[in-house]
Amino acid sequence: MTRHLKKVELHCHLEGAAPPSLTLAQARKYNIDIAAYLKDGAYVWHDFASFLQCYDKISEVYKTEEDYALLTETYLGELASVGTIYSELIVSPDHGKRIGLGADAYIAGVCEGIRRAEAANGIVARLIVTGERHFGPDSVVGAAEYAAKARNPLITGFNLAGEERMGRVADYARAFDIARDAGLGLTIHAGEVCGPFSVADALDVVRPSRIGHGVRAIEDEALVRRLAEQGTVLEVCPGSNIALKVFPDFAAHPLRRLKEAGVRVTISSDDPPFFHTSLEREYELAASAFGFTDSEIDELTRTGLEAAFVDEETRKVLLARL
Ligand SMILES: Nc1ncnc2[nH]cnc12
Ligand SMILES: [Zn+2]
Repeated sequence: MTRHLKKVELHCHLEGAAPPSLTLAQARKYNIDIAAYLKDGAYVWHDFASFLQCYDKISEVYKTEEDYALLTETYLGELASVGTIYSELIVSPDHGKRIGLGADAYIAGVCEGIRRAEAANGIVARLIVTGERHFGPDSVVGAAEYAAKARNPLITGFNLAGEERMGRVADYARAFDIARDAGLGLTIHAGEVCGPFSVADALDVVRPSRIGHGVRAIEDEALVRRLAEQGTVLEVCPGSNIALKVFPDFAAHPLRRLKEAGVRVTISSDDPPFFHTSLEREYELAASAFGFTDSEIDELTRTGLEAAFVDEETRKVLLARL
């Protein structure tokens, strides 16, 4: 049982955390037909490409500032109820633009949700603005420029998500230069769908302190040594990896091997209801599927706080709550 353990999550996509029941209520409210994407209380997809399509489709039922406040407050409330003290949410102001709400109103809604959740439950949260590879390099530069100019104290990081097989990391280098110059923390999805070359590309081009997933680095011993030596933190999402068939089962998943090789690892849920998981389940899996003791799990959580995109004063306060 890991219920008593304090928890931290560094890698969760906000719209990917939308409970199916809330999405259904939203779809009814706006009279949007999502029957092909949400059936019998579960999101419908069959591979990585159709997962991304389903994700983009269901995101369309969240339309207003208040919708985003409610979605954020709901997810953070769920996290707090299982002992989570800190959460980083991956958000797409670009999505706000695409649905006609606008990036500022989208972010304002999310920030309102964070405020409500912190007031109700004490959970601390920060935002990582993401670009989506499948919308192309220009849109990713736009997302970086937005994050850099926002001067919003809750926006503390920049990420690149979406279709990993589209283009190479170098195509998105400019976006990361903009985010780095603005002092944002950098993380990037790599080594999830694509092999070790994508992790090496990310390290060479972006020089991030963290990598989203990164688990396929296990296929290259020298790369695993490089991750360990550089102290790059991996945001590992085991339930997501199994649902997306990156590995056939938990026995084949490299979380433990990476940790034993000296790589700094953390655990997160990625897009929990899409992958029939939750942060609570990921912590349970750390114990039941990977055999970590409570103190080893606390180490993962501590690594999460050490790698969090927060100011040093906030980090100190959070570490003291562990
Ligand atoms: N697991 C994932 N990989 C890449 N992009 C994503 N967007 C939402 N979830 C994602
Ligand atoms: Zn992700």
